[in-house]
Amino acid sequence: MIDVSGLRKRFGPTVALDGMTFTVAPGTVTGFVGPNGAGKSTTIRVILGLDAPDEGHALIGGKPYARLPHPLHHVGALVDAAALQPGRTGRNHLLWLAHSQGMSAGHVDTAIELVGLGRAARRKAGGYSLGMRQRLGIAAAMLGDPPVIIMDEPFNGMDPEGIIWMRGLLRSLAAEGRAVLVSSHLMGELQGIADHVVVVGRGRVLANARVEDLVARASDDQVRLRTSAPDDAAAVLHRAGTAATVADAYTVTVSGTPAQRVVEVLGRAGVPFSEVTAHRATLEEVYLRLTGGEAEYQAGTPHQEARR
Ligand SMILES: Nc1ncnc2c1ncn2[C@@H]1O[C@H](COP(=O)(O)OP(=O)(O)OP(=O)(O)O)[C@@H](O)[C@H]1O
Repeated sequence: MIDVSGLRKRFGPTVALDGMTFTVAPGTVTGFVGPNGAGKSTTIRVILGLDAPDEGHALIGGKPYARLPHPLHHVGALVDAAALQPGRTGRNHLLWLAHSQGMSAGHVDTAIELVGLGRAARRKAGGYSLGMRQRLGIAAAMLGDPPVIIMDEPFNGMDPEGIIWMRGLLRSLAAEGRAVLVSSHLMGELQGIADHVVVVGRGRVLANARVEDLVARASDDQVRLRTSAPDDAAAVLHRAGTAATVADAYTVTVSGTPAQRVVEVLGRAGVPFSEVTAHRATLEEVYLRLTGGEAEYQAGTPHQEARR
């Protein structure tokens, strides 16, 4: 549905895209994640025909954006929620867009209802909060009921209630069979909603995989053990050929060994323990492992700490 292949793009001396290649399948939410400056917005702008690549192509349903007749029926995008005519009401903003593509006021009212803008739609958009602007932008994206949805940082400026709503909306759009591409520089935002992630750094793809697979790979058979005898537990596990580290007075971390084996070794040696938990990596951990060193701007210590 979205096919990005070999995109290269420079802005003067800056390489923004360096062979960006991935696809977004129908019926999935694909997270498009990477640190600041990784090339997410440039890729999205190229897909939407707002920037031309130096090399490569980006297709929607097999065609470049410029060749889509009535593009709002093929792709809906939220790119810059602030791009509004402030003196126009939200509804008039949508009406103008709808009329430009041969759609009726009925489409506009359906989209307003979908995003929960309600009576605010009759107020001037200049007075909208960022969260309301985001909703108006999403209404615009949904006007033509398109099979492909692209959202650049849709969670920006949303309050917690808005974020929950947005997560539900993205899931339901994918459940309806649409191809949904969502960019974010915060991987945690995508936990629980993305089926697939494309992780990018310095203009290229670092990882492109199902979320389940990435999390399983990063979880590394890590096990956390609660025990009143951490030194004994670590010693017994070492003797059994297992890497174990005393983390604090009650906790031992074990790596490379499944939880079941840890239980067996401790049980046989008679070491007391109250809890054995198999660690499941968060998306944030996966992301930090993949992007370490790839950020254009990177904080020192907190980043390093988070990677351990
Ligand atoms: N119009 C432009 N002129 C010059 N450089 C640009 C332009 N647009 C993007 N760049 C540069 O291209 C690189 C990629 O930027 P891009 O905005 O695509 O990254 P991003 O992943 O979307 O980052 P962010 O999360 O900060 O939005 C950066 O180095 C950026 O400074």
